Amino acid sequence: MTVIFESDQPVSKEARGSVAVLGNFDGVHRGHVYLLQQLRQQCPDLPLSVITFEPHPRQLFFKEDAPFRLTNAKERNAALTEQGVDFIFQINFTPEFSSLSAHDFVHQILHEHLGVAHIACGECFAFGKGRSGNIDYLSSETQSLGIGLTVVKPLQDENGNISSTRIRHLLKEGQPVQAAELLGRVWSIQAIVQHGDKRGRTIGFPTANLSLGEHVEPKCGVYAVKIALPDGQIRIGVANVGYRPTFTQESECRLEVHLFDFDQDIYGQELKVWLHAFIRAEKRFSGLEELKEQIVKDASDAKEFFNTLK
Ligand SMILES: Cc1cc2nc3c(=O)[nH]c(=O)nc-3n(C[C@H](O)[C@H](O)[C@H](O)COP(=O)(O)O)c2cc1C
Ligand SMILES: Nc1ncnc2c1ncn2[C@@H]1O[C@H](COP(=O)(O)OP(=O)(O)O)[C@@H](O)[C@H]1O
Repeated sequence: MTVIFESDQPVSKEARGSVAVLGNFDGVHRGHVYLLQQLRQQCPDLPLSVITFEPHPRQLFFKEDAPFRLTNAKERNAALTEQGVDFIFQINFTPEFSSLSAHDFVHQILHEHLGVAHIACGECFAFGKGRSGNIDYLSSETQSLGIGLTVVKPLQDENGNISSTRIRHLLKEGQPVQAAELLGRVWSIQAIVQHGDKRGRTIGFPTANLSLGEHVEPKCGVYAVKIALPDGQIRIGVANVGYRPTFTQESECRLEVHLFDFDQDIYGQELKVWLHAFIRAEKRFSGLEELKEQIVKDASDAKEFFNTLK
């Protein structure tokens, strides 16, 4: 079982002396998994830990930017748990923390607070105030403290490095299948079902409405989806991501999910929704009837997609 430590929590004795992998781990994609595997192989006798930051540093430095995350903290930690990481050190990325010097980060955080035995990061990792701590600096400091260091080359495919940025682009372009290849699993969002305009049920397609929260906005349109309910049931359905231009040009992008062969009140429940395939772009219809006709077709396309998967 993975144990999570936040900044202000004391680190237990068992969690000291780990091999710690540093990074944001947004998405916990194939490149991240590769990095973890390398370190597990290299230091099989040490507990494996991840040192990560919350919020994502970009969320602090570029507050006005649109949401961009592949995984929020909960989803990232769940994905790391699935990888068998022993400890997650989740550092509260505050303005104070961001102004810590590279020297203090290594001495106070890595050495004194976390007591790491060995650290690892990707080639282009930089840290400390103004990103002043680079790999050369890390190498000389860790050596003087007796901490091991491994720098891992990024995992690549024929189009370059596997990266969170590439996966975000693929989702924004409506390519969930290609995104899943880099991620190593189908991309999903976990969120609580909210109340909407109560219009869905009047056209025979009730939709569970989810806010995207911190997540990147995938291409607006219709997707074939799988849904996990809190009781563990997995269902299939069809979903719309977007602003519903037929009714109003609303300001919030929503993920609206219609579950097939399902008729229960699930307001307030947490769903996990996997975006399996992109079906079509969102558009403005002349009215409810025209929209309904199209949704009937979308539902049939989504069912067809899952049938061909079998
Ligand atoms: C499969 C599917 C496709 C949809 N496509 C569109 C669309 O292209 N344009 C649009 O304005 N709304 C679209 N919608 C959104 C509907 O407008 C929305 O679900 C409906 O208004 C119900 O909203 P409510 O859940 O707030 O009651 C789609 C919904 C579903 C389930
Ligand atoms: N097959 C289904 N798919 C999605 N939600 C359903 C389904 N059957 C019942 N529901 C319930 O109906 C609600 C959606 O109905 P809808 O009329 O679209 O209202 P709202 O605008 O509040 O989302 C969901 O939040 C859920 O509680």
